[in-house]
Amino acid sequence: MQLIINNRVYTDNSNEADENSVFVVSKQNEKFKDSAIANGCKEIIDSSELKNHIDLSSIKIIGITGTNGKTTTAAAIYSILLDLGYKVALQGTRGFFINDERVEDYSLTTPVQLGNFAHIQKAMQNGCDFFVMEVSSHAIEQKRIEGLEFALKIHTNITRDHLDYHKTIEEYINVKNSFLSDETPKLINKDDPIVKYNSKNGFAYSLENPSTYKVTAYSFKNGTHVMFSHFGEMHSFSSNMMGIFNVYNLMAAVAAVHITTQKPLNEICEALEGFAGVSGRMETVCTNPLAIVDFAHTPDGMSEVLKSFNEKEIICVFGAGGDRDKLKRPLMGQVAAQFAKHIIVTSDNPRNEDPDMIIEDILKGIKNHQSVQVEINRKEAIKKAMEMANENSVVLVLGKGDEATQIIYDKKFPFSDKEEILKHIK
Ligand SMILES: CC(=O)N[C@H]1[C@@H](OP(=O)(O)OP(=O)(O)OC[C@H]2O[C@@H](n3ccc(=O)[nH]c3=O)[C@H](O)[C@@H]2O)O[C@H](CO)[C@@H](O)[C@@H]1O[C@H](C)C(=O)N[C@@H](C)C(=O)N[C@H](CCC(=O)O)C(=O)O
Ligand SMILES: Nc1ncnc2c1ncn2[C@@H]1O[C@H](COP(=O)(O)OP(=O)(O)OP(=O)(O)O)[C@@H](O)[C@H]1O
Ligand SMILES: N[C@H](CCC[C@H](N)C(=O)O)C(=O)O
Ligand SMILES: [Mg+2]
Repeated sequence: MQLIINNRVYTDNSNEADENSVFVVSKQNEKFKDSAIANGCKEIIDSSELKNHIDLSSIKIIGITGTNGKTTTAAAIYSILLDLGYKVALQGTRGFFINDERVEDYSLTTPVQLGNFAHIQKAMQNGCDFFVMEVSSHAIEQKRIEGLEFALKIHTNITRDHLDYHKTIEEYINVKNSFLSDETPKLINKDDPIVKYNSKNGFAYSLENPSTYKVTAYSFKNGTHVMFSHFGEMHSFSSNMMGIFNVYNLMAAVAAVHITTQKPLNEICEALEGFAGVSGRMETVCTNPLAIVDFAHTPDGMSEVLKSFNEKEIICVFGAGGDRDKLKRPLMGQVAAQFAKHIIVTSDNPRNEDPDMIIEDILKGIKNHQSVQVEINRKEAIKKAMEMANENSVVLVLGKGDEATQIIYDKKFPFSDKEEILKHIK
């Protein structure tokens, strides 16, 4: 990765380092320092020093962490800020965007340190007032966000994911909490029993516990309608986004924009109404039969989505990613069994694992269920679900959202849940 500052190349790759460039050393690449020197590199700086080489103070950086809801909350903030007339950049799982235009496609949720600096630099060159970014647990642990000063840090929730990487749930929780331990202004979900944070400069939102942005009532009749109080004043907003979890995401977005812009809440709520949601998150693909795709790929994410359809007969199609947290698989099976009438277990990016074995892991969490089918081919699994559907049912295809490929070994094959569903409209 390269970053250009005042015509000078900064790199984190020893193979790109030479007599004219600066090698930025971090925990990730310190083992290659000697090779950078051997390539003639004369200036080596620590990653913590990078912030002294470029001034990022003219842009407000908003960072969002949490197990679920980062992409949705980030997109809502981006949309409100754009609607209010600001220039904004957005960086996350779905790519890098500046002022409503996609500049880069899907890559890491949070790029490496030089990547973050390069994107922020580009946003500044485009006159952006705000840089909204998702902050993954990998990024916190690998110090990819080293040197960034946040105008606001937002927490959505901490449940479980990525234990393939963090090994224990305690370590995962500690990594997430470490993002919130300094005195940077921060916005916390007060209903999360796990989060620990430095309360200095803390703001909070919630549905259950007391907080600065407290949802007092909501209804899902003809859309989602939310009322909340802020220091005794009542405000409201509406949205077409379904599910209680989206009430959290939208409340967080409204509060974040309020804290960082100080605009009146009624203006912010009005701007939110233009936000139509994120592609592949709770997206209704067709209504006959009712079929929805969602990116839920953790036990908690699945439970939130499935709970939102308790008045329907749920036909749930899902799998679990290969080379990722193995222990979440039976828990995902258990959640599906708790809420769904029919379950079709299938493949979701098996990567370097045997898809049959991944499915075995999921099935371990499903005991004595009346209706569980295994269909390793995701196309066929979606077809079966759509054929089974009737007017009382909802087909929920989970885990891939708007991903455009199925990853088998290191090859990516074109695949879209939405397109597969659309082949079987009645
Ligand atoms: C597990 C993981 O996070 N791995 C990341 C890690 O890989 P690594 O340490 O093995 O990388 P490496 O290839 O040894 O390179 C390390 C450093 O040495 C340098 N290098 C390398 C070779 C050399 O000869 N000389 C040299 O200087 C490289 O330029 C790099 O700076 O560091 C690399 C860059 O420094 C990342 O690209 C890589 O992400 C991989 C691709 C990945 O898939 N990560 C996923 C799991 C991830 O981070 N996901 C999160 C969360 C997803 C979500 O929930 O949304 C994300 O933020 O996307
Ligand atoms: N606040 C929330 N609480 C629980 N589940 C949620 C929440 N928001 C979204 N979800 C569920 O999690 C899925 C992923 O949402 P989103 O993409 O916003 O999260 P993310 O944190 O960016 O995930 P990732 O780390 O994989 O990029 C959604 O499709 C939905 O099923
Ligand atoms: N950002 C997450 C997305 C997982 C989505 C699911 N489709 C999978 O491949 O496991 C990850 O890379 O772990
Ligand atoms: Mg994301």
